[in-house]
Amino acid sequence: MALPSGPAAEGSVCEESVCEGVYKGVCEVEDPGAAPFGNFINYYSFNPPENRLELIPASLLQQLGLNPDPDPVLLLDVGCNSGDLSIALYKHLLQDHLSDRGSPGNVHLLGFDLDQDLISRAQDSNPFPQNIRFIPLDITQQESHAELRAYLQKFGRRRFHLCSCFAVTMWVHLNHGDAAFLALLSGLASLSEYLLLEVQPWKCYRSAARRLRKLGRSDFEHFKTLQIRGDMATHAKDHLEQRCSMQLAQSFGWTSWDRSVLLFRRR
Ligand SMILES: C[S@@+](CC[C@H](N)C(=O)[O-])C[C@H]1O[C@@H](n2cnc3c(N)ncnc32)[C@H](O)[C@@H]1O
Repeated sequence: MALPSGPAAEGSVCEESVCEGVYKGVCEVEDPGAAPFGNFINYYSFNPPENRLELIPASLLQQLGLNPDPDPVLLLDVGCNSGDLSIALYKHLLQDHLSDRGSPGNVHLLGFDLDQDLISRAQDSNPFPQNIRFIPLDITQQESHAELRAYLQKFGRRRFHLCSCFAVTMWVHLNHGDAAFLALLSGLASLSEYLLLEVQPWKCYRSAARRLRKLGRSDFEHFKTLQIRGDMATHAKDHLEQRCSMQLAQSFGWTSWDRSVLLFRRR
């Protein structure tokens, strides 16, 4: 399946430019330079969960044949920040279940983020602690994969049924380079049957780098030497399809920030 072409080429919003603009007051107090991994403390006040959820069908689990009875369905949310989108996605995908039974039943979500403060906030606001867990984890560290495998083993599974990775790839790429960008995609592919991916476009890399320069900080370590640049969604798709036995199953369209939300499935 080919990627649909985007609605706008330039001039759309990125988390960095919004953070500089609309939330200037907050960011100046909190210092956006202190969020070099995209670990913005007020992310959901400028990019609410609905921006992504409105593209994702509430019946997605059923459409993918993921039925939580009798075996558990396992979801993973990568770089979950303060958990708002993870929880909203969970409720969104389980809305029929919740209204019929009043409980989420056998669907489990694991969310992780490298920022311990954000994870503490996610834990404090978790409405389903029996079913949703938030843990601190840096996906670029080798040990993190062992921890995710250990979680899967408790359920007797080798992979998550559905893994979501929204607006994280750029931060790994800028902070750790090309190899880490590809390793992130390969690692997530090896952990999931289905992968829901929102990749930041290249213009957001430029905004992020500009933001650091304006703050008088040195550039992201890898920005100038990245070889993988340009059409980031196509780079991700090519890697997943050519190297990771994944296949683009569906494009859910474009968010209000002009980012595509893509669903890949294991071949
Ligand atoms: C822009 S926010 C996106 C949050 C959420 N996924 C969403 O789209 O609503 C990026 C998040 O990725 C996290 N992150 C960046 N690099 C990471 C890594 N190596 N391991 C885990 N989380 C990471 C950041 O801490 C931040 O919370």
